[in-house]
Amino acid sequence: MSYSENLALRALATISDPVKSGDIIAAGRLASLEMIEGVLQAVLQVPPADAEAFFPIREAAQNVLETVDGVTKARVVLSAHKPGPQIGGRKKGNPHQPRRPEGVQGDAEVKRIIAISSAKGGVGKSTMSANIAVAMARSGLKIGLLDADIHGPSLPMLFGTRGQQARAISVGSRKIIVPIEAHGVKTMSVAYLTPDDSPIVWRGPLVQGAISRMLWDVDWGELDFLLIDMPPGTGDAQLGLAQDIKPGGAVIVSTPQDLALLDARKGVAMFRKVDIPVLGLIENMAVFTCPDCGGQHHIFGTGGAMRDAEELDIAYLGAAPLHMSIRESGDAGTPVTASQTEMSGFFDDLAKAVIDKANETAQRE
Ligand SMILES: Nc1ncnc2c1ncn2[C@@H]1O[C@H](COP(=O)(O)OP(=O)(O)OP(=O)(O)O)[C@@H](O)[C@H]1O
Repeated sequence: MSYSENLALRALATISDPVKSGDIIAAGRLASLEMIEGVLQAVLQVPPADAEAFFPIREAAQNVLETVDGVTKARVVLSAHKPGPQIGGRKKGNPHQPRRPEGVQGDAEVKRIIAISSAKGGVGKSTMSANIAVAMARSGLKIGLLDADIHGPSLPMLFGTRGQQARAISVGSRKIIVPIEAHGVKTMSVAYLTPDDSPIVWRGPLVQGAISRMLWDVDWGELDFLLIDMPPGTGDAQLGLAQDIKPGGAVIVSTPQDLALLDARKGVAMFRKVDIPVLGLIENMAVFTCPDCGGQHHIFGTGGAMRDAEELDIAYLGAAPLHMSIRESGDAGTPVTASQTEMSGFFDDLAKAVIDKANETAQRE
């Protein structure tokens, strides 16, 4: 018997939402519902901060779906994604912005550039970038971090530099921007160049031009690594940006569920298309340890990232747990790595894995 989507939706609507009033359908949690090879697959979109509350909801949803006529097996996954903003596509055939404007000193003192990317928004790419940057700086390296997410710059919040404006200094006939140093990292964000928190409405070429300027017209000085927190997505705009920046390697951040990993594959394909080596995959929100019972919960699924990294022939760089302190410290402007708590150890390991892989790749190239 074929199944009816209406009946499945009605079944899901019998489950109350643990955060908003009403049921999970009314609360807009259902991101997709699809019958794939005889298994009814549903994706529920949940806020990362409340993910734990949805753990029993996943099970309940799976159970009610399996009572629907025509459904023999159901699979429900939780997703922490939010739709990623598009930074405006380039029209086919448009020339790229020049990689480095004439006369600009460029990256002579920047040893390696690493792009940190994710196919979807909200998977924790900026949180990972900030913590890895601080962990690298703590290990004695000279580190810069450029927030290339022009429509949703989160770096100032993560580093506690909100409201600060970058100074421009004159060098000969041109002006260069002085990055803002925080937690041992030289940081640069478009938010430092715009007064107040006004929304940024630049599109396409303007966006790319602004990012190029932030990259080349900033007085980075001597850096061992410059990390670029890329805008989420794998569209033309991100591809163009990757070509512009031409990093020495790219790191893909993903959450464990299959949906995110499917997208992570698109990220790997994008970088490969423009010959940028993929250094590896970081799995964020991999496991949640219940503070009350100590039990470990794989809220967003388990095992997929490592398997996918293997299949894609890229390194599995490591995992960061889903932990309240990671979000709290990000909101407070002190990356958890800077606070030297038990959590900082995860980022020290991740940073080391990224450094080793980047050095190894650079030697091979
Ligand atoms: N491991 C984690 N544990 C707890 N909270 C996390 C973790 N990683 C990220 N978060 C939280 O998830 C939210 C999204 O993270 P973040 O802004 O880093 O994602 P993003 O992928 O950069 O998003 P976007 O680029 O779409 O803005 C933030 O509130 C952040 O504090």
